[in-house]
Amino acid sequence: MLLPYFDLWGPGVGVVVACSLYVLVLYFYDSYGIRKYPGPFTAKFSYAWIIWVGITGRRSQKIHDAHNRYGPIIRISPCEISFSDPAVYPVIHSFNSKAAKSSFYDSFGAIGLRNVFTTRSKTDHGQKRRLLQSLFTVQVAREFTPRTSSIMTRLIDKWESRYISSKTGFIWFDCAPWITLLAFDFIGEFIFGESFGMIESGLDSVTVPNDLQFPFVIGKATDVQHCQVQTMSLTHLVSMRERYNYPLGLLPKWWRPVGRRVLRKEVQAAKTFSAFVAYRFAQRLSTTAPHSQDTRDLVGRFLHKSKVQNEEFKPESLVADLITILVAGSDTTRNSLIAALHYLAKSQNAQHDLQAELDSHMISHVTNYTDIEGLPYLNACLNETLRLYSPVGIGLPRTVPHPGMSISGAWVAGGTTVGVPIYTVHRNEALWGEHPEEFRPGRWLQGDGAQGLDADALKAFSDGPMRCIGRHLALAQLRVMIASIFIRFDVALEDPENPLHIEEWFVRKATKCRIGLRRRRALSPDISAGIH
Ligand code: HEM
Repeated sequence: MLLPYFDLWGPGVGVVVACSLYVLVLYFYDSYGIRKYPGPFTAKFSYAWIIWVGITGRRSQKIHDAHNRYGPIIRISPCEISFSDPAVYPVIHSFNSKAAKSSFYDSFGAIGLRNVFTTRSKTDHGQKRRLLQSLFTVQVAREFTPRTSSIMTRLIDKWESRYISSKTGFIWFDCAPWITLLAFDFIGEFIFGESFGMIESGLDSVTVPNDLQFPFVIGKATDVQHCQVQTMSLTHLVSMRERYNYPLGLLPKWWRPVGRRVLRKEVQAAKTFSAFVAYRFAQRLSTTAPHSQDTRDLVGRFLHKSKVQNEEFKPESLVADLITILVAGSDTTRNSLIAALHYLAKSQNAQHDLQAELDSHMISHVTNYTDIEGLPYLNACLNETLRLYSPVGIGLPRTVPHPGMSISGAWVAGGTTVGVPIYTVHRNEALWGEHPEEFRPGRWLQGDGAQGLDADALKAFSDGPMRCIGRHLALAQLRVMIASIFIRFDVALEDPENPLHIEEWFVRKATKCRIGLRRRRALSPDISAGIH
């Protein structure tokens, strides 16, 4: 009887000794010399803490709490330190490389191709970004607003027909699923020149090819009609993709093969999502030959630009970028708009001030973007939403160049991963004034003792050469979306005491937001007459 017992003891003790040695080596080896910095105990010798905070869905909040507890420079993994000082933000975002060790930039891409987001070195990234950047100018964003406006009208008509049954009471519903459809329709229109028709159908279904090898045979775009397809939920595909990319990005490189085995379903969904984007791309090409002058959408503008600049057109590379643009451009906007609705519904004073501003400009319907682009209170509400909510809240990891440098008074060795959490910067009292945790659009305006804030202090879109490429587009569409809703409706929260429920992966996601809508009665007769 004792024999099998002792048989298990041997390997068991071996595993414990090996793990202890591994921990001790990591602790004492300390190749980046960062053991001296305070932080959660397990982060000194393992990735356990950062993985744990990552999977709690509250990473930004927990790192913020750790800064409050341990100080402005903390160690959050054996190779990463986090700074809370906002002055460090521009310093580290001028570095040449996005970080590779235990980082999102290295785990992305079920299709094995780097895109503009996952390309890490500044030189390669610059090359990739050069052409794309010219397709995301302020001008492009402005020109696109009539189409955002018309998608908004579709959503508002749906809400009117479903939820506005009386002129007096509020009708309560969860706006989050609708705003998901809106964000997908918008990005479909922007990239492929036509929306996915989701608001119309009330469903988030898309057509996906059965053969996942298909995307990389884009040369056969003309065969797209003969492709076997099935219908799937785009929300499901996007969230499964993130459930693969995000946890994998938390793991050190050598653990990732294990992660891929565990997350088989998620890997499959990520591949299916890539196939879906390639399929839509092939459909789009089948209507317009490459290198034509059709610039109605991002694909068309890309083809046109690459022809003008004499760049070689690599379909796989463009599809890899479209995959990231589709996700980056829908998820962030969705969550920002839900947050704006939540905060403005909660702060009825702010909502009245916004409506008063819209009314005073006799805006009845957003037909002309220039009517709203410069409205101070609308912009203050938008900035305050992006500050307080900030769809990306983490410290985006960057690698310190060799041999190292002094950052915020601390010597940091070359190769160390560093980050400044956006969530924490956006709650810095010295920067934003009193009660940074409260939604107060007034802090962005001058007058009544307020100085007015500098929009550059806002890091929602990050900073430096790798900052968000879609920021002009995002700001323009959010202005149109917020104005369109508050011109038309009074908005209230079903339970004003409940905070917005957020689940954080790479992006902080608002999981639900129950609001009430009431058609506005306070509109002046002139404005009411303009509403149809
Ligand atoms: C409120 C809306 C948005 C927010 C808060 C936001 C935020 C961000 C942030 C923080 C980054 C930097 C990531 C990093 O350095 O690792 C980023 C990058 C990026 N964003 Fe956005 N984004 C928004 C909307 C959009 C839109 C509408 C698009 C496109 C349609 C877009 C496309 C991209 C792309 C392609 C990158 C990668 C840029 C690069 O690495 O050069 N984003 N975004």
